Amino acid sequence: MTPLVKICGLSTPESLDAAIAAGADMVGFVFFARSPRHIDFATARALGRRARGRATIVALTVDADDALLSDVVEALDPDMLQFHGKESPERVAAIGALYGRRTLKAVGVAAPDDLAAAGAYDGAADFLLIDAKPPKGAALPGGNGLPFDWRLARDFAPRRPWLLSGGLAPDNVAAAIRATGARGVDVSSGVESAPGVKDETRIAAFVAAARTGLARTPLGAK
Ligand SMILES: O=C(O)c1ccccc1NCC(=O)[C@H](O)[C@H](O)COP(=O)(O)O
Repeated sequence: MTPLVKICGLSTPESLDAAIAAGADMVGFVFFARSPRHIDFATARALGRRARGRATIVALTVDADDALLSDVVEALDPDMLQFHGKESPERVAAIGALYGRRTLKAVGVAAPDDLAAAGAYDGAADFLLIDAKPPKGAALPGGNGLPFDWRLARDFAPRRPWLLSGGLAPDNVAAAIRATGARGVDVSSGVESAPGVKDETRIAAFVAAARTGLARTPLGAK
């Protein structure tokens, strides 16, 4: 089964086009003011229109309140909402139902217990994203370019499909998929030349390399 590929933190038409041309299945946009990848609503509107029908459009927020979520949905019109904060399973399910969008819940992992906690979202979210837990004091809750020990995820087998992220790059993504059996992968820093600046050559290399990894788990139905 071909692994799904999500390129996250896109902020320009050029990088968006590069991700889609490379064959990315999902394109992610960050709404988090502290992030170098944060986009405003005018940019979101333009990029959402450009991506429509060419890839799954994903809006990433962090513990967003209802007002922000409404603005994000109105501007970007995403296919999927990604939650990268401490949103509860109930809130993830409620927001997905309210807006009629698929959901992707990120869970930070540094120890076996963290994966057990991720199980609480299996069913509440349509997809899970298993990411590296940010280091203490990190400015960002994700997008730090740091991997976790993939052996922790080797036997992770939720009912919902899950994506792997955290420190992935063109030179390690195929091994990561083989080691974990993730249904897909998500990357941001590993396809950048500087924080927030996507590198088109690295995007193409990442997607090509990910396609050589073989996902072991089937894509669950909603
Ligand atoms: O990218 C950000 O700036 C960001 C800010 C706040 C929450 C999450 C953020 N990014 C998450 C991602 O881009 C991915 O889902 C994933 O964590 C990959 O990150 P990386 O290790 O940089 O490839």
